[in-house]
This record gives sequence, structure tokens and C-alpha cells, in this order.
Amino acid sequence: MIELERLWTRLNPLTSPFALIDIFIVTAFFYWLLGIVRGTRAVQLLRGVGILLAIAFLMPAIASDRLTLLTWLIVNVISPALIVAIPVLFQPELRRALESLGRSSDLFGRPFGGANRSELLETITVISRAAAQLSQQGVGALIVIERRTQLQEFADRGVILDSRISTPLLLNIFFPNSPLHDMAVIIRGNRILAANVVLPLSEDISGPRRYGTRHRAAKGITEQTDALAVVVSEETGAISLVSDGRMVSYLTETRLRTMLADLMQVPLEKEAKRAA
Ligand SMILES: Nc1ncnc2c1ncn2[C@@H]1O[C@H](COP(=O)(O)OP(=O)(O)OP(=O)(O)O)[C@@H](O)[C@H]1O
Repeated sequence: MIELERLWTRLNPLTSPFALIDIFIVTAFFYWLLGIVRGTRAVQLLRGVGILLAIAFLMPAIASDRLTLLTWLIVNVISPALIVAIPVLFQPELRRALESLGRSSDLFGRPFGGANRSELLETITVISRAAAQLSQQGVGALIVIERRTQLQEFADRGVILDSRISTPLLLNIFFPNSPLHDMAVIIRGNRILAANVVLPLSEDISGPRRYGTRHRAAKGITEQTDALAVVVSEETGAISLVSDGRMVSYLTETRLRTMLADLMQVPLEKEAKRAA
């Protein structure tokens, strides 16, 4: 009872206003951390680590005098091994977390190169149409849309185009054997910033099927930056949209358009009203 009273005194916002701020910061931290691992293979790893930690924590309390050897093994071998293993197992997630922290300055930048709504609507329509046509023709493609994080360093590794976006131009770029068909295209606002861009590959190869390098590159750039990536599979014709390293596949042109509009916060109803 005394313990409870002491806890209440420590948490009471009137006696200790910093307790609320403390709880808020810790909650926000775990929310941000869970957002980073959500939908990745780290969730399964976290579950496994959680189970081992629970056993390591409970074992000495429950059965230390009966199962001495097992308790010794857990306390002296498994627990220290976990401390070493966690940074290795969660290396991609830790890296993403630190990178996203380092990118917090992007919060104040203008997304999509400062493009306005009608320019973004044009981009969404053109990319969705091009993806559908490429899918029908069985042509592979990777289109990356810049948001707040500048992709200039990646674009500079490719061929700078800085051309107004259009469906024929995208089809032309990805046309097999054309000089720029390989690798990825980067879009900034309603312009094709660069083609033939090499992107970082994701380490995460889990998923419904084994991903090849095109899909891993799409995951890679969206894990390391806030960009969106549209992939057309040469093998299956499937259209996928990747955001934050999470991939949604088998999209139709309409579905891709709606999802892009949603993620880019461009309302589609306005356009429908104007057309009516
Ligand atoms: N680092 C990279 N960045 C951008 N694009 C890449 C990268 N590596 C490979 N690619 C593209 O991926 C193509 C190879 O795709 P691959 O077949 O390995 O992947 P996939 O995910 O199975 O795609 P698909 O379903 O289209 O076959 C290459 O021709 C190249 O255009």
C-alpha cells in the first residue's frame, strides 16, 4: 500500500509535472519504434527475443533451486548472448531508426520539389497509366517518387533528365534495350529528374515470394528515405507500390492511382468535381 502511495506521488501530475512529460516521451518513442518495425521481419525476431527474455527473467524466480543447470545456462549463456545478438539481428531496423532521426530536418523541407496539386495529380495519373501499360506489355520498371527527403545524391549516380513527366516518355525509357531502360527512374514533382539510377538494395528478402533485385531496390530506397516506389515486375506483370519498406502488390491502375493520391495527400474528388 505504501509502495502504491509512493508510486502515485511520483506519477501525480500535480506533485510531479515531469512524470506526464516523461510518460509521453517514452510512449512516443515506442510508437515511433513500432512504426519502424511494423510489417517487417523484425516483428517475428522481436517476438522470439521477447519470449527468450521472458524465460530468462522468470526462470531464476520460479525454478532456480530445482532446475539449476538450465537456470545457469539461461542466466549465464543465453542472456549475454542476446545482448550481443540484438544489434546484429536488428541492424537494418536500427540503421533505419537512426537514419530517420537524422532526417528529421526533412520535416521542414517542401515535399515533391514544391510541386502544386495539379502537377502532382498529373504525376499520379501518368505513373499509374504508364505502370498499367508496362504491365500489359510485360516490361519491368522501377519508378521512385521523391517526397521530403532529397534524392539528388542517388539521381547524380544516374543520367539527369529533368524532363516534364509523360506516359510516352516513361514507356520510352523502360522500353527493353533502350539506353536508359535499366535500373530506376526518379520523379520530383511533375518532372523525371533522372533515369538509370542505381538504388540501395534492401536486406529484407522475406515476403510471399523471393524478391529479385528490382523489388529489393524498391524496398531499399523506401527503407532509407521517405520516397515511394512503383514497381512493375517483368516476370509476372504485377504492379506494386512500396512505402516505408512495405510492399502492396497486384494493383490495378485505379487502385495504384488511389493509393498514390492517398500517400501523396492529393485529393482525387476535386478533380472529379472539376470534370463534371
Ligand atoms: N540496385 C538497383 N537499383 C535499381 N534497379 C536495379 C538494381 N539492381 C537491379 N535493378 C533492376 O532490376 C532488374 C533485374 O530484376 P530482377 O529480375 O533481378 O528482379 P525482380 O525483383 O525479380 O524483378 P522482375 O519481377 O521484374 O523480374 C535489372 O535489370 C535492373 O533494371
